[in-house]
Amino acid sequence: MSGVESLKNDAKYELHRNVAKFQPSLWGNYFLQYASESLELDENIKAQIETLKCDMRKMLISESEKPLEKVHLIDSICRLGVSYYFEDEIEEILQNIYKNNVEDGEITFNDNLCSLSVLFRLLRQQGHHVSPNVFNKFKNEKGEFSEGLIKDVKGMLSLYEATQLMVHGEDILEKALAFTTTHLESIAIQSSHSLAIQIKYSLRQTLHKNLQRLETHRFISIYEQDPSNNKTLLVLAKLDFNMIQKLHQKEIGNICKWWNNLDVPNKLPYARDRMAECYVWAMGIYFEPQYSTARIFMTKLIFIFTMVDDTYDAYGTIDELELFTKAIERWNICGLDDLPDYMKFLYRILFDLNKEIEEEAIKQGIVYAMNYYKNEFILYIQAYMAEARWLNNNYQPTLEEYIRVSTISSGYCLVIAACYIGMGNIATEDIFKWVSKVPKVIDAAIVLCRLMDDIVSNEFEQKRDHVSSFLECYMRKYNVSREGAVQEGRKRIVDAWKDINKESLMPTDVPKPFLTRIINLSRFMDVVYKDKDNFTNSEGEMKTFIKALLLDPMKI
Ligand SMILES: CC(C)=CCC/C(C)=C/COP(=O)(O)OP(=O)(O)O
Repeated sequence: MSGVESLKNDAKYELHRNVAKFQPSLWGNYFLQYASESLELDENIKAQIETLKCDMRKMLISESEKPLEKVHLIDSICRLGVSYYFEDEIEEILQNIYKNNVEDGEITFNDNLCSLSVLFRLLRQQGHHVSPNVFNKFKNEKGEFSEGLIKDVKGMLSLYEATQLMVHGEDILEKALAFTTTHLESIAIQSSHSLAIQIKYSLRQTLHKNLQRLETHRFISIYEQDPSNNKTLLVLAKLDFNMIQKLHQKEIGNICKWWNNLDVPNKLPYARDRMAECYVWAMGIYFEPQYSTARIFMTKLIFIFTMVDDTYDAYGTIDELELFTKAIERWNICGLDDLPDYMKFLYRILFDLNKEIEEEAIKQGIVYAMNYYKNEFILYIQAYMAEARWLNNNYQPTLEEYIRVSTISSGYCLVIAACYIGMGNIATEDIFKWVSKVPKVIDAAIVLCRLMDDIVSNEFEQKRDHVSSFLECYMRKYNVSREGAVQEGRKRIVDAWKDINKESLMPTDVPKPFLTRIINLSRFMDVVYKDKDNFTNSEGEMKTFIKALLLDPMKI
């Protein structure tokens, strides 16, 4: 009997179920062709990359380059996705610039707008406190950015990208953002302008908020056309892109095998089947080769979370969900007899995966992480249950109740704890303790995740019975229109980014690699949930991303 038939034969099938109509997977078994026993990288390519890395390293540490030329070189290295090879060198160069050319937070270089903007952005990205006063010199007597800058399109574009690192209360950057946006928008529509395509892209997707692999994919072709490019760097970037793509293909191939064996679409036909899209989510958190195992675990986890989400949000009846919640709270595979078959299946795949994650945590010497993971998991499930009860009781939560519960049900706190397990023994117990206290940077990321999701999925979700979203709660509380609520949501998202930027400046609560995961998760939201839920409706932009990142190699 197929899974669908078994669901139909379920005595409770006649009960009211809130089934959503999700499109089937676009990819099916496609990635199975890449499954491989070995995740080793090609030795030949590795050797070529090693040589190019050595050459690049020499260039980076050479005395001959002027500091700002090096800043541009670092910028290209970062955008081309190979900065993970040169982290120490980049850190040292920027540290030296900070020591020698920044006094009391003020950048003392006198240079053009483009270079100063790139420097400002890189220093901030590195966590250095630098004041935006450096841009005052580009203002006129009235304190406005001078109209003369309009001709400096490259400078304006760089300034625009620099403003994305803004923290609260930075009036200069607010003005710079408004000024550059207005003028770049009018240049973007002049298709004859050589920078029009780049400007259009940046206006939609800024550098700071982009996913690294997407930026790399895009920037390689821009850099290739730049007559002043560094050929060594270009070849390194292309070879590296392809080498990592091959690794990613094998990983997703192996995940596809797991998915195929589980027969999920048949066992849980009501749920979104988005394995490849989950892989992009995990790749967004960490793309580098050393995170291979972590990426595989995260993909499977996000995949299962999607099933859980659709079970609570759509298919499960309230009584079934109460039982499932209790089973999760017990955190034990025994005693599932009361659960319907489809829930037993879901519980089993989840606990099989948890077991694998625990084995990995033991191997890494971080078994303490599992307790924090378990606690986050239970909180996540309890938040789903609270929302299911609201819906079942026709209860309309207050805005405050909604935010408290729905930021937990966003799953981002759980995902953060889970993705740290994959980082090995640098993830000390203190790091997990820190996560459990929901510090400001995590709070900002989960608010951002919740609001971006709510703003774009609201219309679709309200077509079926679905708990109120931020928009309904805000509209009810302040008696404003949907437009007004969307505007408030967007304002809060801007504020959340300012908090994330602020919390990423030194001294930080936790080492940079841990903050990077939080920023990457926020970037995923900016890219995938910008004006549509491209995770659920994956036939548009998401399909293009998957093709670019997982199918098409770079031409060398
Ligand atoms: C990061 C995590 C946990 C990912 C799992 C996939 C998921 C639940 C996506 C959001 O779906 P949704 O838009 O239906 O979410 P919600 O029901 O919370 O609005």
